[in-house]
Amino acid sequence: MNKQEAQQRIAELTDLLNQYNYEYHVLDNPSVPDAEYDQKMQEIRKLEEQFPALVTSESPTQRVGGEPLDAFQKVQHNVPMLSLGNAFGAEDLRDFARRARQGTDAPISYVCELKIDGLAVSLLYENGRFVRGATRGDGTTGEDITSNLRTIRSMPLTIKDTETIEVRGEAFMPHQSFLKLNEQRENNDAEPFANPRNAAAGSLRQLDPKIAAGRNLDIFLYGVGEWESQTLSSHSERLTYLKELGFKTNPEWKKCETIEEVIEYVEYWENERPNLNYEIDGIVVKVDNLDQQDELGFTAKSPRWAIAYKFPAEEVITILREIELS
Ligand SMILES: NC(=O)c1cnc(OC2CCCC2)nc1N
Repeated sequence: MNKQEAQQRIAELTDLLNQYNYEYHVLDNPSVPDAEYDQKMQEIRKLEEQFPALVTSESPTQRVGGEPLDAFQKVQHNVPMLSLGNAFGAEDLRDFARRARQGTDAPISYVCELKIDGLAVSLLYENGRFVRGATRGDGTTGEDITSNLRTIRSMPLTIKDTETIEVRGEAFMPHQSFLKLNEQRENNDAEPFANPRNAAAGSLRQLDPKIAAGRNLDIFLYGVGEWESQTLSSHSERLTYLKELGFKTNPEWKKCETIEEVIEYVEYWENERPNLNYEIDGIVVKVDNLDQQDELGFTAKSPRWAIAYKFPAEEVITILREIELS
């Protein structure tokens, strides 16, 4: 095979492997057996060995980078990554809705999302390629963890939108990965992680991407920072668009027309929470309309158009359940 044919075949294999990866890690619904995926990965690795000049950073073979970093570079968030105010009960949510109603005339719809208990991260795409990943840090300055975020199989290395778009979400460690990792650590006399959030944070702070790659991290995307053409008018449309672009969005989000509906959603998930295979520490409630979000603006450090309803810490529930059962 000559270089021209190799380039053609590498492009075909890249599209195929990206599709297989998407089906497996985002849709959780593979269309081919693992052996087929492995065979195609083997074929593209061989072609890239024969023709090193044809390797691109978007190739599926480049997801796990090379050398460990010496340190993480700093990243400035042009659009700050804000923290959320908290609500601890239904009345707090009603107060939140009352305050929101004072800030805008039109009727308000809300979007409720599970509050994933992981690490807030920012993914920057330019010309349809993943170019930079960063931690939230203090909201304006984070750390460049691009090489570690690339190893998360459910995040796409390329998207069909060629505009500059900064997507935000939560990187996390699913329960199964957490249990397996702690088992390994105890077998190696290493300190187990206290909870999946610490395990995810510890994994993304590794300077060697090969270590992060072995931690089976995952990610749910839930927002947009910088975006060349902000053409959508609501948060719910953004979630739908992110999914269309191939990002993994949490399937449990719900648009609610009243704060009473929000309270029902919160109560449902307070019970349903133990059946999830990842940690959540509450529910995030957002005003859906983006113009209303702009009207409501921010306090010193949090949006007035969003609030985090916090569940009591898991351990407390376990103890309470034991008391109930005893
Ligand atoms: N942990 C989560 O799942 C989560 C966190 N934050 C947000 O949105 C915030 C971001 C800035 C204003 C609203 N949504 C989420 N789903």
